[in-house]
Amino acid sequence: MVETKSIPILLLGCGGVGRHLLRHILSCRSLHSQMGLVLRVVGVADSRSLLAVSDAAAAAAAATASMDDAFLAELCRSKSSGSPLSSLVRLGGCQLFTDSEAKGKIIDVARLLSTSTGLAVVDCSASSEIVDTLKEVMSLGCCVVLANKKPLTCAIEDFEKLVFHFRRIRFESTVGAGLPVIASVTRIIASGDPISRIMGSLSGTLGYVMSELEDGKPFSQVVKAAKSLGFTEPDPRDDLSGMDVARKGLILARLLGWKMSLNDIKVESLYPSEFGPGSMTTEVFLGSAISQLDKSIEERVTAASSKGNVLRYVCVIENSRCQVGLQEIPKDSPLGRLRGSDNVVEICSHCYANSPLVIQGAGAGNDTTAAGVLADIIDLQDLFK
Ligand SMILES: NC(=O)C1=CN([C@@H]2O[C@H](COP(=O)(O)OP(=O)(O)OC[C@H]3O[C@@H](n4cnc5c(N)ncnc54)[C@H](OP(=O)(O)O)[C@@H]3O)[C@@H](O)[C@H]2O)C=CC1
Ligand SMILES: N[C@@H](CC=O)C(=O)O
Repeated sequence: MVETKSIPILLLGCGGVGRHLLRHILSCRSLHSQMGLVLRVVGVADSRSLLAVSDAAAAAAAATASMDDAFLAELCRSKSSGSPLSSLVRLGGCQLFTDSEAKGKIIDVARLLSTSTGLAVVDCSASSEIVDTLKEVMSLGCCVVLANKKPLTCAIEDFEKLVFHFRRIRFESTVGAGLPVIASVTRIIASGDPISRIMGSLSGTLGYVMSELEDGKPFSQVVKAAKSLGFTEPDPRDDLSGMDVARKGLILARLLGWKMSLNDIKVESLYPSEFGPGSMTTEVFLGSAISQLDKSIEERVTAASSKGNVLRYVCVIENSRCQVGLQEIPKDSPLGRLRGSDNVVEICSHCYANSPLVIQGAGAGNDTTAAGVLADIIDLQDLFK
């Protein structure tokens, strides 16, 4: 008989990715059971509150308490309709904590479960404020899984503190969504093979936008489509400013051991600063401002096309420098042929000098990203009792 191991999960962020993760957990019950695993969700947080199993002490002792599957499905439906967790009528035997109580409660649960069953804290938010909580739960011995890039791209000291616990942290989905980019880079590094260059198209949103523009569609229309397909960040300006790609570049550069910050990266934005978050809301940007960019972007696409080229938003990490921006690329090249939300990453090292390692595939989307997060959680199974 296969011994069953339980992985308690506390999920921070219940948006597109977080909800898909919960749905994947539910739909994989029988697969995980065959693997001798049961994933127990003991808490879910959104931006306003935390819902956690009522008695974490009992949960720790009994190693059974969790939100039941019917309740998790109901929670996903409610969040999909735009309601906050705090508006749930049925709490499924859980307790609701306000934003101000949430951090303390997360630490309480982490303290209790880390010494008994273990706990995986999964960050599917897009918040930069969570990093202190993550450092604290890691210092208590918990595991951390990230889809959120921000904890790894703020202060270098925070990155080092988190990644220092490399056996207990996974963040594959932060670069390339479900693609094995981080795993490939860390394996090459661990083998002592020096990486000389990483180059590629690391944004599902910008990949999709640039390839759709080739079909003559307006920029504003394809950006809105990318948002509705779940490719963009909560505020698509995070993608259009290049900052989301810069964060991915920074994570890779820091893995190479470079002590860089976001300010060291040369970033090209696709909108002017007067359209930035300090000047207008996302709704105003998408509602009226963005269409003012259609003509200038169309001119750039046409100019590239007249030379047999296409525009691609490219990240280059080489010679201790990282830069991200639009490049004119021959239409008939691996980058030029990229369509939709696909990412492509080319890694050159001593072993991969003449024939670089190339990773390509869907690089954004809630489903793919959540699948990457789930695979990261399963990858940590040996650390649970
Ligand atoms: N979509 C994709 O293709 C990919 C996404 N990612 C990353 O996944 C993360 C989530 O993306 P996505 O699901 O699309 O974003 P959403 O905006 O759909 O969801 C974000 C969730 O985080 C919650 N949240 C915000 N602040 C906090 C906080 N302080 N504590 C707890 N929860 C918080 C939000 O709460 P509320 O519901 O109240 O607003 C929301 O539920 C992002 O960091 C993104 O970069 C990574 C790879 C690919
Ligand atoms: N907004 C991002 C999502 C994944 O990180 C992208 O478009 O690539």
